Amino acid sequence: MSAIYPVAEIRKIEQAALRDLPPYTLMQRAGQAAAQAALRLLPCPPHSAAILVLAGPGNNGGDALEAAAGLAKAGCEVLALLKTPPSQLPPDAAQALARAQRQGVHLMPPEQFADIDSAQWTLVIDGLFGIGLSRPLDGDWRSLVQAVNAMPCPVLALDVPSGLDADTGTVVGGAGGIAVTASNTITFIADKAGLYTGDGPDYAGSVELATLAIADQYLPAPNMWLNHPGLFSDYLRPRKRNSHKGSFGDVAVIGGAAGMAGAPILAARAAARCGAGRVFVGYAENPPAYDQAQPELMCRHAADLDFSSAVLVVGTGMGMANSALALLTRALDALSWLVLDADALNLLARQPQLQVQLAQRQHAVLMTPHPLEAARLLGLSTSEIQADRVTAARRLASRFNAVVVLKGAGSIIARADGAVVVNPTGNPALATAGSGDVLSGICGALLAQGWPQWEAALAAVWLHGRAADQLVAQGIGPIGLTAGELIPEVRLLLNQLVQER
Ligand SMILES: NC(=O)C1=CN([C@@H]2O[C@H](COP(=O)(O)OP(=O)(O)OC[C@H]3O[C@@H](n4cnc5c(N)ncnc54)[C@H](O)[C@@H]3O)[C@@H](O)[C@H]2O)[C@@H](O)CC1
Ligand SMILES: Nc1ncnc2c1ncn2[C@@H]1O[C@H](COP(=O)(O)OP(=O)(O)O)[C@@H](O)[C@H]1O
Ligand SMILES: [K+]
Repeated sequence: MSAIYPVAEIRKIEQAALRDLPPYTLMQRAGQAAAQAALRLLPCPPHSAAILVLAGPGNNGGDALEAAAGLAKAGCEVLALLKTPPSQLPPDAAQALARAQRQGVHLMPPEQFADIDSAQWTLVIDGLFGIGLSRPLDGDWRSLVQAVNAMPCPVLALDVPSGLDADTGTVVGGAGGIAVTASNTITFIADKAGLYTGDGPDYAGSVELATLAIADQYLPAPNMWLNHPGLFSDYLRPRKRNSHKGSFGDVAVIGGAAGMAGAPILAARAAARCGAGRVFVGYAENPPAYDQAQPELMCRHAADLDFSSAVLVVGTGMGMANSALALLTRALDALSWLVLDADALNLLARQPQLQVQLAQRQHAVLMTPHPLEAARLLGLSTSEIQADRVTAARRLASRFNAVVVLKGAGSIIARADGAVVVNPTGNPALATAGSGDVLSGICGALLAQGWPQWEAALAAVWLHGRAADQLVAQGIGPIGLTAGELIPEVRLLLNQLVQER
């Protein structure tokens, strides 16, 4: 399952399911799934493991105590830190505490709370706060999280790393807040966007989903998903034998002002190697005779290109001069599918009348802003964009009636009707000049081959990230991966996906 629900929806699902289930059922399922996940993380047999379980004041703490019971039953030595008086726990959590104690889980005496880092733990379980966190962690909670974050052992967060906003992937309280840095997170019922975007992945580590066997009838139709090839596999079609270069469309990359001539070349090479039939590069000024490394590309002055017969990838290294504005205006007027990137977006941000023209355009538009470009388009700061990436991407998509890829860690792909996909592939190797140009070229190639804009965006973002993940796994990055090196890996992956389908 790839549905993602906002926390408010998860609450409704939980409440609806709980109405039809005996009390305590879901917490038992969550705790048991957590205990199983913990056992898989142990580097030693259970009877040699010393596990610290941090249990907070709410049901997240109850999940932790239920997991503690399961781990003690499996033979682990389990010590639970519970700051809340048992009488103040919610009923399910109180029941979990009783069960944990029956299984031999010890409760840490309060005078030891400040010294939890004096012992060597095999594993720490973070059940301090889940989706009920309502304010930044401070005081003793903050000290506790600081101590956990300094520990060398694996940390398994339950539902959400404590301190992280599960919807946005920001730390509650911003720069002044704190959150548990987990190596692993087991999240319950459904995935949450904040585990995959922004700062979320740095806190959540590797994420596992436990659906708690909630029946489909309790799950509303989602409008958010985690990206995976199943979302675009309909378009991973083998080529007909009876095809020719015209069958796979033309891409024209428009950009390349003085000093930025390489940017459109990267996009164009990506477009060629992801299957576009013919690729043109339209320079704002001074086109090179040809690209030595990829002589298949046709480099021309943009003024000499027919804008209506190709998918246009506009903006890479295009600059902000009047000549660039004229090219963007021409592209918006053309009856072609568009990918708008980089300076096309920066120019748009300054030109309200072009924004209106864009929003009214009949032909598909795919926009690929990074957070600063998104901020310019929405008249916000970059930190305001990053504070809620899903909302920012949705606002752009609806304002411009376009498919929008808000780039960065955990790219968000949004559609004008509010549908959102969060991308889990990719890593900091991509934080290098030109990798966005490569992404726009992949988008252009898929559009030219007839993919609809939504699926083209999903596939391009997934492939781009996955290519970087595979290269890093081979030792090519994260340090020093260059954008051009992504292109052959993306080609390989795309062909593999088509063959496997
Ligand atoms: N109710 C159930 O049966 C289920 C609950 N589940 C678990 O329950 C969690 C949600 O439980 P809750 O709604 O009790 O919420 P939490 O356990 O996340 O936390 C709520 C408690 O924390 C306090 N609190 C919030 N922010 C605080 C802060 N900064 N400093 C100090 N105290 C703070 C609140 O006053 C409240 O007492 C989920 O994340 C999940 O782990 C899952 O097991 C699914 C089933
Ligand atoms: N830390 C990261 N994790 C995942 N993807 C990243 C990360 N940093 C950058 N990226 C991706 O790399 C690309 C960078 O694009 P962009 O910022 O436009 O760079 P450029 O303009 O230099 O080409 C985007 O696709 C973005 O999502
Ligand atoms: K937690």
